[in-house]
Amino acid sequence: MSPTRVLVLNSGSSSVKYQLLDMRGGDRLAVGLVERIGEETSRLKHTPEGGESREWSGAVPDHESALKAVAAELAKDGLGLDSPELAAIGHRVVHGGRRFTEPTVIDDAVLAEIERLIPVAPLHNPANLTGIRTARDLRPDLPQVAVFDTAFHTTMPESAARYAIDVETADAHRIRRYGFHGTSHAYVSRETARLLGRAPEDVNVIVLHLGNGASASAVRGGRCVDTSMGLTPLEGLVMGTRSGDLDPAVIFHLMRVGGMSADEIDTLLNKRSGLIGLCGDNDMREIRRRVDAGDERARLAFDIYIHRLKKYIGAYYAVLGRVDAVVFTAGVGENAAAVREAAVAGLEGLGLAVDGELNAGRGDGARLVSPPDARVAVAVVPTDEEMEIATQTYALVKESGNPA
Ligand SMILES: Nc1ncnc2c1ncn2[C@@H]1O[C@H](COP(=O)(O)OP(=O)(O)O)[C@@H](O)[C@H]1O
Ligand SMILES: CC(=O)OP(=O)(O)O
Ligand SMILES: [Mg+2]
Repeated sequence: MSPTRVLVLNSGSSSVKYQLLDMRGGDRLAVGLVERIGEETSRLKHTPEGGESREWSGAVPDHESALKAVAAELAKDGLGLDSPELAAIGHRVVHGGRRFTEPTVIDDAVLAEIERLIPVAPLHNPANLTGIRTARDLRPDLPQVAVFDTAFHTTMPESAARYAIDVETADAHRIRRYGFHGTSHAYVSRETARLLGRAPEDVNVIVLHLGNGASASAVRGGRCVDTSMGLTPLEGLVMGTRSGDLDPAVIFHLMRVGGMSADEIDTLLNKRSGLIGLCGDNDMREIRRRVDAGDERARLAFDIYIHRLKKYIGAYYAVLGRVDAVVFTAGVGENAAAVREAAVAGLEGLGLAVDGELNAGRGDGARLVSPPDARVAVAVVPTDEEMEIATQTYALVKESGNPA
């Protein structure tokens, strides 16, 4: 029988999230995470299906070591990378530029293109590449598939994708808005249609993916028509450590008057801005604790975060014209009731409201948090980038008759 398992690797700048899935029934055979890679004490957490989690702390100096540690953990459960049941390895790749609009089997040319895109995804693409190269070394015979964050956004019209700068200069440097978190926006918008009991072609949705990185998208009938991230994952919403939107002249000012280099400003805007720059914390749980304790800096950081979010809800309402649902997803969106409540507060005129009890309640799956008679649904839909990547990876290797 053909192999049916897919290992999914989501390599971030300092972490690797992974899942081993059996595509026959959709079982998660193992899930895990290596975090704080490159720091003194990294942490690995591995949970086999139906078993106890195992945790381990120690130095994991780089992504290659991280992946080898993951392979060793999987092997302890008899799920090692040498298993003949493994059909493919699916990789999240953050930047696919304009070339990659679909999941793609990775060969040397694909690797070279992902490498060429490093300058526009400096936090992400290098980690993705190391993940791919290490996985290839461990199983050279297996198809490795890249699933791109940018793919879902390639349907954006030119009016949304282009910046209003000189066209020749923009084209010469491939400057345009690409958008990210697309696998999540695609999955969540589809699941929202299912929650509403309607076909994806019939619904217009605003998706708010609020994790450490955060982005909003406007999805009309299943196709993305606008999104808040741009050339790189820096534009748009206020994030854990990234500024999101700002006047580009801030950068010239910091160079000319502040004496900072381009690299220093890059680090400032990507790693020392957003919530952490505003109040010293990037974890929304800690920020809410501080707000509840009367901390003014945390309050201001929260208010700035919410103000930006509200502006994007309004903007995408206008872009879509008719909105059927506003959907919250990812770590903050799924868990922070206070963020959802504040983001739609005062938007009753747009038909948006949350029901206090439903919003404060917990639940595992997709759920509505708006009042039953609401004109526009407000929903929480847990994202599942790993399952989506596995599904796309498996479909591609089956279609190309390529399972090992
Ligand atoms: N119970 C919670 N309440 C509020 N925020 C939460 C909660 N759980 C997680 N978060 C937030 O989710 C963030 C991580 O989200 P996640 O989607 O996992 O991000 P990423 O994939 O970018 O690492 C954390 O920084 C934290 O702020
Ligand atoms: C593209 C991006 O911002 O990803 P993440 O949220 O994983 O950092
Ligand atoms: Mg994420």
